[in-house]
Amino acid sequence: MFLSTLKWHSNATFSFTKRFLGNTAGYPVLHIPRSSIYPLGAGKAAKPLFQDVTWTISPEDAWVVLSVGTTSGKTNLLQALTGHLRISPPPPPPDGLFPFLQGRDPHDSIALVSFAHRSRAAGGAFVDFTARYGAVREEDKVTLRDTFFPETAKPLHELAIPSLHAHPNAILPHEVDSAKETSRRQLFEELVDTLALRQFLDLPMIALSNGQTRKARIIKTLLEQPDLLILDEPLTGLDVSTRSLLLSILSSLHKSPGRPHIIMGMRIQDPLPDWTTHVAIVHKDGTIQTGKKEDILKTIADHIPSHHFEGKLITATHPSATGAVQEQEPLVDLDDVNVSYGDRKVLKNINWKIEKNSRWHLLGANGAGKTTLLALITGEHPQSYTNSSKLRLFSRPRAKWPTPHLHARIGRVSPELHNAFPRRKGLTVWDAIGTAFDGGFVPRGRKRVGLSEDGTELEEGGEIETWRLNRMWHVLEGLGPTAWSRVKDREALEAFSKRPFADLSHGEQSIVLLMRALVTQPPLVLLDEAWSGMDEEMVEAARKYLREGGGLQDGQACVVISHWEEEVPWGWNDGVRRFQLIDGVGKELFPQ
Ligand SMILES: Nc1ncnc2c1ncn2[C@@H]1O[C@H](COP(=O)(O)OP(=O)(O)OP(=O)(O)O)[C@@H](O)[C@H]1O
Repeated sequence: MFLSTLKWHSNATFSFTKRFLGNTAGYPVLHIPRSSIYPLGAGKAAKPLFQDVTWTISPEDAWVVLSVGTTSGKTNLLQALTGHLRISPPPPPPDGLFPFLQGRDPHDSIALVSFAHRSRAAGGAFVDFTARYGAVREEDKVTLRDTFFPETAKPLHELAIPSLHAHPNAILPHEVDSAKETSRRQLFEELVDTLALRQFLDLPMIALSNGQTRKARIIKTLLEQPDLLILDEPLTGLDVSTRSLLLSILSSLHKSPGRPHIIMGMRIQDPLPDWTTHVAIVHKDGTIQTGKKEDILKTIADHIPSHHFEGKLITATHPSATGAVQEQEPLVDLDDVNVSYGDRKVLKNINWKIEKNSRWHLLGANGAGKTTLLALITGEHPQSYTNSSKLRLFSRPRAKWPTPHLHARIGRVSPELHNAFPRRKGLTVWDAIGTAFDGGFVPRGRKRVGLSEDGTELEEGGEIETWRLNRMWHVLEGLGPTAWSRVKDREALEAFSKRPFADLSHGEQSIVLLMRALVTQPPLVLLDEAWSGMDEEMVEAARKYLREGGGLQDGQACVVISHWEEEVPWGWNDGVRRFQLIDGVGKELFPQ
């Protein structure tokens, strides 16, 4: 791996330098003299999102943008750089916002990679994310190559190669910019191998794992060979080795002579790449602090996590290590379970039991099969039926469960659910959480905490309604802004519960969906990338609530999927167990 990374570096540097030797050295990359930044279309009296911003980026700098006390600040600031917000007064001509471009069109020269969630504009309907597991529909057949790299498609037949018919001296259209195309193609081949995507190029998009899709989007942007590359949380959803590969690729780009300039948005809890020279901090009050890395980090030392997590302490003796017998029937029991698509086996002879009260960390590289495994347990995967006799869920074979009844026993968060959750106008935070009681996505009932089992209104003030309302406030108090911001009063919590879900930042939406997963106190909680977009305070609040704040009650089991060890609320000391998938093969890991 290391050798191939080095090899890639030298080639990549070569490929990129050819293109990036523009003669604009010395001009600042970015220059905001002193301006405020507003939403597009905001009137003159509007309050700016960012006030009195002074920010200059020199060509040799490597900048990282962080937010403190706000999850949307960093993303908004990066959006401002790509023309999605109004900068007033605008940086003066002729140099403008990006002096180094010297008149070149920013649209052709600047690329943003962001994994932001669906906006309200994307519509209010629920998107059926389980389509991925069923028969692939005609409209879903489009492959990864078709979507991102259509120019790399191989001709179906050699007669389809135009040069075989053309006059030997004719200049063919595809040769016009062939040097550029050759370097682009070379870069494509290198990136696809380095990020291990080659075998997925001709699979339908819908069959790709989250991490695989993200890698493809990053490659596509690198192939555009922008002069300025802006990445917002590019490490989200990537496994540990892919994260370090991507950072090596970016470091190599940064160091190469005719490089693209890079600005990267990161979470405050993430380690900064060592080649970072400068940091911009977006504060909650809309001020932005910029400067050299060392100087800025000193000023926000209080916000930087001390990496105090117990995940790596190895002193506990886990019951399974001492051979203690689990007497109760497990909530989930997989006995030699397999999943394949044609010849492709993605889960191989999986044996796994999830007992009551257990805490699991499910680990595995991108594409290892984690989401597929969870889709079997939630009954969403059609092959959960073919495996039915080997897949016991809540003491019955899978086929004995109508899927909605299974869902009522499982609280979950996943990137697919996050992405698919409706952003309907008028759907408040309270509504979004309350939909959990019916297991659907439409708020129901007078108090928006669902209906009774027979579909009628709950008895007003009755036991069930009272319990549900209490649960709503429990999750709101445990995970709402009073747990992760300085605001501590009940009024602020009530105001939060009334906010439109679609208007929340990505991290706030994540924490609301976590409340939704926990509010019904289901026997099994599946948290797949639940911390996505959350800032350090939110992650800490969520960890605390799950560990000791009553987020999980006696009897409930919880499985966490995260590529970040420190996000898992429990360490070995707390009895967490680890189940690892490697290329579809699963095994439990024990402390060493
Ligand atoms: N319909 C399908 N056809 C073929 N292969 C598929 C299909 N659905 C999933 N796969 C493959 O199954 C493998 C496991 O995917 P899965 O989403 O479970 O991975 P994951 O471990 O959750 O990855 P990530 O960490 O990136 O989310 C992937 O290699 C994926 O390409």
